[in-house]
Amino acid sequence: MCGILAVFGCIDNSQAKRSRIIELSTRLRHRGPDWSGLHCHEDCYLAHQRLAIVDPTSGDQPLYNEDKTIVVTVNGEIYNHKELREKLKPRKFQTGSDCEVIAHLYEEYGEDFVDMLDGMFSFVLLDTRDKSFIAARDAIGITPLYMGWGLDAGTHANSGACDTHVDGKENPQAKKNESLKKLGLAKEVDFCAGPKECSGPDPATIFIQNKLPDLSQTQEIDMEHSDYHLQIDVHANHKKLADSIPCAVTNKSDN
Ligand SMILES: NC(=O)CC[C@H](N)C(=O)O
Repeated sequence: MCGILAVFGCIDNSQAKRSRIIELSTRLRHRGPDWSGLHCHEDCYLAHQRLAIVDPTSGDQPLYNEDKTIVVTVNGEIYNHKELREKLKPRKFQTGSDCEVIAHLYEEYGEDFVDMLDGMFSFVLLDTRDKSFIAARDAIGITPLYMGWGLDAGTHANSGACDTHVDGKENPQAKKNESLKKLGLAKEVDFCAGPKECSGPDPATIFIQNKLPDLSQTQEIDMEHSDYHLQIDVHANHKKLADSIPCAVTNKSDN
């Protein structure tokens, strides 16, 4: 496991904010003791705490496409990365990391590339060209991914200060909230929560894409009443799996 943290669209992009992100990311250090990385692009931050597995010498994160316009921070392993690299030839890779393919695949195929991944993963990808981002998780949810919205108007995604499903008796929802609180997020929304009345297994929602609105005038995001647009979409190959899990998916764009 690694620790990932991404914060996008903060009103405040001061040095203090940067220090705060580093502090938050350090709280995930127990998930990855081998490397700490941070990429800042204007008011967007992607941080990584690495437990090095594939290519320990050069695979530190965040990772990039060739011209570094696409940035990605990943927890997990992409099992078919060699095959995907072949498909992407003649692109130049900067590392031997299994996760670097994610940035290149997005550039080549757009968001649909998620269905090409075989593995256990959660990642956040930022396209700096239009400041859109994708947060995605494997369909089974082997790796954790949580999202919340801060009072700083930032959108936060992280791999959690503690893991869910430690044992069957734990309440995963309670654990998620606890995890977000540990990260100091003032206002939390669990993006993958199913309908309130449903107490089924952990949902398999895996994909979020969001184009950041102009947040400069916004003090706080009110998900119910603002025009902040959030789209959650389950990708084709994962849909079958998601459908087989009762109450697995909340498609907020349908609400
Ligand atoms: N621990 C992880 O999540 C590993 C990330 C990545 N696959 C690496 O080897 O560095």
